[in-house]
Amino acid sequence: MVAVFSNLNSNKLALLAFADAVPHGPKLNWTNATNICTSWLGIVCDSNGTRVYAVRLPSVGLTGPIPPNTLGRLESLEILSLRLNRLTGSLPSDILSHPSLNRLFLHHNNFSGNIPTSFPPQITVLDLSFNSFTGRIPSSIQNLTRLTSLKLQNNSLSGPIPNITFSRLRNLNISYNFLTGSIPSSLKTVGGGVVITLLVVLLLYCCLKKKRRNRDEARVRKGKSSLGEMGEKPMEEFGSEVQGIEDNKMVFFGGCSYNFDLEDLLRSSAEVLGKGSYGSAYKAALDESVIVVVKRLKEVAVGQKEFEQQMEIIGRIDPHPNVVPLRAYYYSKDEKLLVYDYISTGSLLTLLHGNRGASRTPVDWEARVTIALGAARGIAHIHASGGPTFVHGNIKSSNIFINDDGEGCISDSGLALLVNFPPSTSRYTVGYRAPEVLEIRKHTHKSDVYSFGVLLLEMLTGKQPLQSPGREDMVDLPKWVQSVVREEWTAEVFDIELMKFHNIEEEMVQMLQIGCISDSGLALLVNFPPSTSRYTVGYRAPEVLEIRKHTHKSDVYSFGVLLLEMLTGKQPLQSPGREDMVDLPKWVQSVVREEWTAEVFDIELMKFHNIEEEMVQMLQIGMACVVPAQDMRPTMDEVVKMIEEVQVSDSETRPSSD
Ligand SMILES: Nc1ncnc2c1ncn2[C@@H]1O[C@H](COP(=O)(O)OP(=O)(O)OP(=O)(O)O)[C@@H](O)[C@H]1O
Repeated sequence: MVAVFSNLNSNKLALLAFADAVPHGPKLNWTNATNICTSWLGIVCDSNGTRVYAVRLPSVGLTGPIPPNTLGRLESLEILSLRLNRLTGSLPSDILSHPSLNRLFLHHNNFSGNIPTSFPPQITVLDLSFNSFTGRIPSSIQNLTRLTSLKLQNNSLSGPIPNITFSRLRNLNISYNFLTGSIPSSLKTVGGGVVITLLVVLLLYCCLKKKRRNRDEARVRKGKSSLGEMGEKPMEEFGSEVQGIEDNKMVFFGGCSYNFDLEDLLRSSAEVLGKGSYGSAYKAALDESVIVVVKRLKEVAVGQKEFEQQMEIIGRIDPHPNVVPLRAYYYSKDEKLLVYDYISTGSLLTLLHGNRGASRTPVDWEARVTIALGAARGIAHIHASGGPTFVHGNIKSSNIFINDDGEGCISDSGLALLVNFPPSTSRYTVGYRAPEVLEIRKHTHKSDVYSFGVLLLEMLTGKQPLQSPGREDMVDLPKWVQSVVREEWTAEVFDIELMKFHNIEEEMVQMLQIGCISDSGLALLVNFPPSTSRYTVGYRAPEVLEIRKHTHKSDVYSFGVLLLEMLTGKQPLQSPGREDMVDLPKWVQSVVREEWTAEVFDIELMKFHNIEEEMVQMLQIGMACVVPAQDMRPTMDEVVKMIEEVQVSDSETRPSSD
């Protein structure tokens, strides 16, 4: 604890030293009195709140050089974004040799001098564009073998382009400099979906090549990670607690091979697994081979008849590999018990958030997709099997278990309808609730979809949608994701001229979304021969370029490009010097993604390469589930199909393990 405190404290001192030394605008709200992880602008800590992981200060009026011995002292820093400021001079050596820094965004400043000859060894994204760097591009840049994106455009670099090979590079822009000579062969042949933009004085080239992504390195370990047991809990004489047993009226469901009665259950010694919103759960070992989970429900809101009817519906749900079956129940005036199979592999909650120490095995992408798909199928099955009014009502990570195939399995189906609403005031449940459930207190299939959407966001971000004293910032995951996504990319996408006007961000984002939405649709074609003017091509819908017919929808596309042009200040031209601007919708999308992916996704997922596309798709599914308007949400069946598509694209693009 002392070590943790001293780390965070020394991070705080380093940041305060930076703020003291660098003149800045009023937005920077760092003070000694406030919490660095939760209150300071632009500071992102790791999920334990023990170290600073990212510093993002776009457009805060930073002026002058970055002083040494300030930001460089943040020993766990991975992302540094100081773009769109007025920083000058050269970069301090402690930043350039920082051991963990892997994304450096310094574009749109006024740094000068030569491009440094060394950079942090872990660097994957380096953006020094729109500065005043001079001299040659050092050939030592070749040593940065992890680079996926290198942007040096709009400086005053001169001399030849070094013959560099980057195996992972997907984005290179060195345009708008004074480079001379020819394009090195290594760059002409770089593939892997790389977009290379080169502008040299003597030769004007655009090299836009696409080939199948090189995913060789991306073979992520298929992960049934060691899940780690729940913490050891005291054993209890479970039976001694159970009260008011009337007679042996345990009801078993068909297909269940258990051969025990209530007395056996009460005699068994049990371990408390935890207290949930419906009561306590115990792990009870009847003998060496039969281990069950017994839930003692409290606050049951329905009478015996209704309870039994609901049990009957739950019992009628066909067995499914992604649904944890209810095996038996017991009802008396004082005790209501439910019996489930004990699932030794543990819950998704434990898998995602348990054991964050050094011995943790990261949960890789394939494992997450498999779990999400299994859980989605389980929920879709409950919806189909239970009928339109049967809902799960309490979808969250502690109710998803991992089966032997590594798939998610949903437990606790239908219990929400038995207990008082809301089932106590459990803070562990609120973050998953659809807005209408909190308002009108009624669960529907669509409110299950919402909760599942939050669960997906939890799996993607690694954050818990909890409401607990120290973690208020995580309470509304959909809102959090949305806010980060916007905050991160707006400054980068919009016309720098527009950034001078305040309080129009919301409207700009709305307008941009309209522009992007129009990137769709092929319908009602009419003949209309397109001219070949290079000034027109950038506005053309893809289908117009392909089949040379215009439609109302293609007009909509062109209007969308026009909107993007007005917002970004960039021309969608195809002309020799401006090839990088030819596809405005694609450009906007790429910036949007690049800027926020590192911030939104679970830091653990960032270790696996070439899965960005799938992660973004999955995030979109999650966000589609959590739209406030119920009617706009997909059904669980549709969710299953969407996740299946992500899984298919995953397996198509990734080489097999042998
Ligand atoms: N069948 C099971 N096998 C193994 N562990 C289980 C099983 N059912 C529940 N648990 C674990 O027992 C603990 C308590 O579960 P319980 O369902 O009572 O509460 P919860 O999931 O935290 O909240 P809620 O009551 O809202 O569902 C949880 O950590 C859960 O993962």
